[in-house]
Amino acid sequence: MSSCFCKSEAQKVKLDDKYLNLEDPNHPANLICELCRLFYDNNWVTGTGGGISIRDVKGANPNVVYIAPSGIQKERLQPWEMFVVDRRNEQLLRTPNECPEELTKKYKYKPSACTPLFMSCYTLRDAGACIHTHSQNAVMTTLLYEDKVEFSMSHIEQIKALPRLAINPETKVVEKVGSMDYHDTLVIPIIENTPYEEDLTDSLQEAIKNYPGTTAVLVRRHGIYVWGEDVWKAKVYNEALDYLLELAVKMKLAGIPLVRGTSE
Ligand SMILES: CSC[C@@H](O)[C@@H](O)C(=O)COP(=O)(O)O
Ligand SMILES: [Zn+2]
Repeated sequence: MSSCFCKSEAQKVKLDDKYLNLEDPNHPANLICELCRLFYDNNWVTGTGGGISIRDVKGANPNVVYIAPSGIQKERLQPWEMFVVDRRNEQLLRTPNECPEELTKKYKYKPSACTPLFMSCYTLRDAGACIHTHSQNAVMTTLLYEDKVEFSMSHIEQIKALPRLAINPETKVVEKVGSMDYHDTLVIPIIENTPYEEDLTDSLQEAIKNYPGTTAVLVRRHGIYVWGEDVWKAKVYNEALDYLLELAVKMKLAGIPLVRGTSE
């Protein structure tokens, strides 16, 4: 498995583009490609499902958001294929459709159908990156909790990898105030799936507002959205959650309660 970012095609064509930097492996457009390959190998973004968006938190303009195109095999993405959007007004700053035809092969790219959901995490939670996976652990959890609107779990060491979030009483903004403890109960809201991804936006926003302590939302029979302060935090939270959801499925099937001391 390669961990380098794809630059070959764009290099051959010689792109002069202020929203790309093929030499910097930490540039959001390159990281999206690298992480999608990693996620693909975990079965999280296969068959074009799922994806990741990154906000350029360390760049000159931290409102710049990178979004992959829709319906593309995520493990084959290239940096030049990214859309760039301004978080404040959702104005499109860059489209891959303006790249030379040698690259686009006349294919008309559309931004990911997850764009309004990613933007919700940026605006409501000031996220630095947002990951969407079709992880079977996430889907299976929502099936085992078919009649529930939230998932709970406690007393598992890996919970400590997740952030402790709280509303700042002055700014009213949700902030990270530390990490969760072993004794804490992890609670993740579950929203119902809709035929079109963008139609999930209202219920995702509602869940984000109703659960200030969460850094993820499960989507029934579909997958999960996970966000973090920056791309690396989002990656860690997604990995920790997927581990916990895999364990939860096994525990549930073995009849072991997920919240210690209860029958749940
Ligand atoms: C396999 S189709 C999946 C899509 O409908 C959607 O759920 C998804 O995760 C990815 O959407 P995309 O527009 O390709 O970024
Ligand atoms: Zn999806």
